[in-house]
Amino acid sequence: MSCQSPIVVALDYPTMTQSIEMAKQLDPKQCRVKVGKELFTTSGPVILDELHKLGFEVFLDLKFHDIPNTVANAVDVAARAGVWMVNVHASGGRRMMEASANALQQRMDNKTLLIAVTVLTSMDQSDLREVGIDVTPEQHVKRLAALAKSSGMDGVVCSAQESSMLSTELGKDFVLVTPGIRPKGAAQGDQKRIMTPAEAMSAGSHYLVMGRPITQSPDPIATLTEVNRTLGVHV
Ligand SMILES: O=c1ccn([C@@H]2O[C@H](COP(=O)(O)O)[C@@H](O)[C@H]2O)c(=O)[nH]1
Repeated sequence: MSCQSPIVVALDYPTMTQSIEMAKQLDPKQCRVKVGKELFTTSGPVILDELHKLGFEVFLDLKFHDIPNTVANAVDVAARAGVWMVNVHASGGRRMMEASANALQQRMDNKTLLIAVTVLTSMDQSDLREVGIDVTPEQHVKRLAALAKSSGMDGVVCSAQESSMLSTELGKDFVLVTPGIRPKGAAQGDQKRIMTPAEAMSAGSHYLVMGRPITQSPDPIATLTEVNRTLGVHV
């Protein structure tokens, strides 16, 4: 049976052992999992095989950003590894995104979703200003998401604070993957543009990425089960 929850648990661990220990406690019907830069750097691609063996759909969150040829080839390799979703940075531009989308289109029966990161959820307006972007995060997300859609992306990574706007602008089928999810009372950490799980779903997010609120909880499974319960997911 496939996953019934929109939750994607970020397995941000410094060792493969720790991430597999956590994954073994999770149920692939209760969540998908995300492999990011920390875990992939410590474990390499074998982590993808191990998580697939446990039955998980895996989001490979390496946020590729390079010249079109390099990114397209990296995306192709990720799809060959069987990941459910992979991402690039929208700020890499149209040619980079189109080359990546073409690489996946050329694969027989491609099933890997390709999405683009807009503005990191850890950034606010002052962070954008420092890197030379003089519009609000919402305006910049809107611009990058429209570019991503017209460049062949299946969706974007954004904050749930932008989900409602993007859903209206780009349609309900354009996939919105939203990190920066914090249940009420959870530590914000380095995230700036946050929302609760229920707010994010009401705003139109398709998938909610959650790391520390689950992985650093004294009882990760109870926390995940409670979040799913608040979303009406009973597994
Ligand atoms: O804009 C972005 C893009 C990716 N992330 C990743 O999501 C998780 C969030 O973890 P928390 O512990 O829930 O903050 C993490 O792996 C980030 O690399 C993001 O936060 N924002």
